[in-house]
Amino acid sequence: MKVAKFGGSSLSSSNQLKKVSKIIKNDPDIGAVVVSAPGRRFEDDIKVTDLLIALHANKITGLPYNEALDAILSRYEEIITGLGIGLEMLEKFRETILSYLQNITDNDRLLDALKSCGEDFNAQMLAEYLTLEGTAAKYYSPEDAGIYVTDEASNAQLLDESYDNIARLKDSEEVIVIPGFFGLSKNGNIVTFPRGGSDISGAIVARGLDAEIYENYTDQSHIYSAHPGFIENPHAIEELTYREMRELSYSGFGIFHDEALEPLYQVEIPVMIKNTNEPHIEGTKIVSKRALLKDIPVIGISCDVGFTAISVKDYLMNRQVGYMRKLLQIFENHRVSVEHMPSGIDNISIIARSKNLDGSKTEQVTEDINDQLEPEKVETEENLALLVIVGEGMEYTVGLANKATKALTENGINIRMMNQGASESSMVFAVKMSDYKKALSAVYNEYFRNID
Ligand SMILES: Nc1ncnc2c1ncn2[C@@H]1O[C@H](COP(=O)(O)OP(=O)(O)O)[C@@H](O)[C@H]1O
Ligand SMILES: N[C@@H](CC(=O)OP(=O)(O)O)C(=O)O
Repeated sequence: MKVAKFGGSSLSSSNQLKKVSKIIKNDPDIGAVVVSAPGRRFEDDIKVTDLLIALHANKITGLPYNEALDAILSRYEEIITGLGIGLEMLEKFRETILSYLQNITDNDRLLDALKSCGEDFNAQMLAEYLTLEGTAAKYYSPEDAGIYVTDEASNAQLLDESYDNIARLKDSEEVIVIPGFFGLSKNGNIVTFPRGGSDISGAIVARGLDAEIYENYTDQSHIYSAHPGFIENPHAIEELTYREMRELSYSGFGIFHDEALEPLYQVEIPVMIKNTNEPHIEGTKIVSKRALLKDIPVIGISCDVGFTAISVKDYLMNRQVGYMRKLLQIFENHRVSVEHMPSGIDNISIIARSKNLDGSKTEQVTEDINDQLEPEKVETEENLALLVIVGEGMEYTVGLANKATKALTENGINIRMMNQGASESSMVFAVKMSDYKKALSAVYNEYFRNID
């Protein structure tokens, strides 16, 4: 049995839902479907999730929200009329949103409840349309399916018992349709996963139902070795590993959520990335072990912007027992998570996302380092981009780091820092944010020029 997840780009309009219905109808192996909220129909369009967030912002600041509500409902109206479903469903959706606005008094809880509507309404419409089209289908809310999560608003984590609950749906005669992106906490709150989290819901359902494969439908036929928005005609990946995908999605490959691999890798359910607009193309497979490790040692290069490095220099740092612990404790005290730590014998740089060092946190951290460690120098560099070169074949191949440094140097790009992951499946280069497109293109050409 397959579980198929359809992303926002696959469900942005009635025409897209028709394509989705056809895919499900043509593949009797698809036993369960997880859906996102309607995404963008064209470049400057707004995702329904963002419209719901805007509605929430108006409500909590006391501004009128009717226009925002109409913008949301008009997206569903187009889908409902385009699919020929009864308009009573639209009224039901309006009432659901209004009841959340009227009854939920906690702002964070209200935000999650409103965000959940995006996926919840899509699932109800799709189940109805599939049935109209002759494919027996049934809508299950996360509560019906037993998807229980922790109670931290907008940051749900699955409670393991959910897998057993979902497993009870295994023998369903109808195609199961579940909204992605949220679960229910034991306190009865609707709690969403982080943004892009429908991929996580799809993975959870695939694991609960013990699927043979998790198909993830989007608007691309493959995962490419570099973001197709930055590199023209990038290499299409046939197969990559869970570990490679996690590194790449964490650092910029937004096509699949990095947290969606966790439910899958232990039970080795493969993921197939497929295109709703070209479903006949096989797509890219994510598996535990891949072929061609030696022929294609590097599988992808991602790039992520918005980092800050705080660098500490202290003569004989290496001799001072407990130095790193004290330094990291300072970051922990300020609740700043650390992304990378390139180091030498007398210096270390701590790289963090700039958004986590908001307000005056950089100054506070620097002050604490100076007070507690009394180093020679503490310096901050903002506006950095990280280029992450990923491939499990790197450990078998000599000279790969050299390729990247050569490409960057030949293109006049200053390498601000570099770091090789302990696993030898990734290398990270920090460059100035203003250089990142040039850097990505230079490094991409070096590794993939001769691979079709
Ligand atoms: N390496 C990559 N290969 C393919 N697409 C990528 C890559 N990195 C980023 N993307 C982007 O991911 C997008 C698909 O993800 P997303 O917008 O979340 O889709 P969906 O709406 O289907 O969930 C693509 O349109 C593309 O711009
Ligand atoms: N709709 C949610 C969750 C999601 O996964 O969406 P998408 O499939 O469009 O990435 C969001 O926009 O974050």
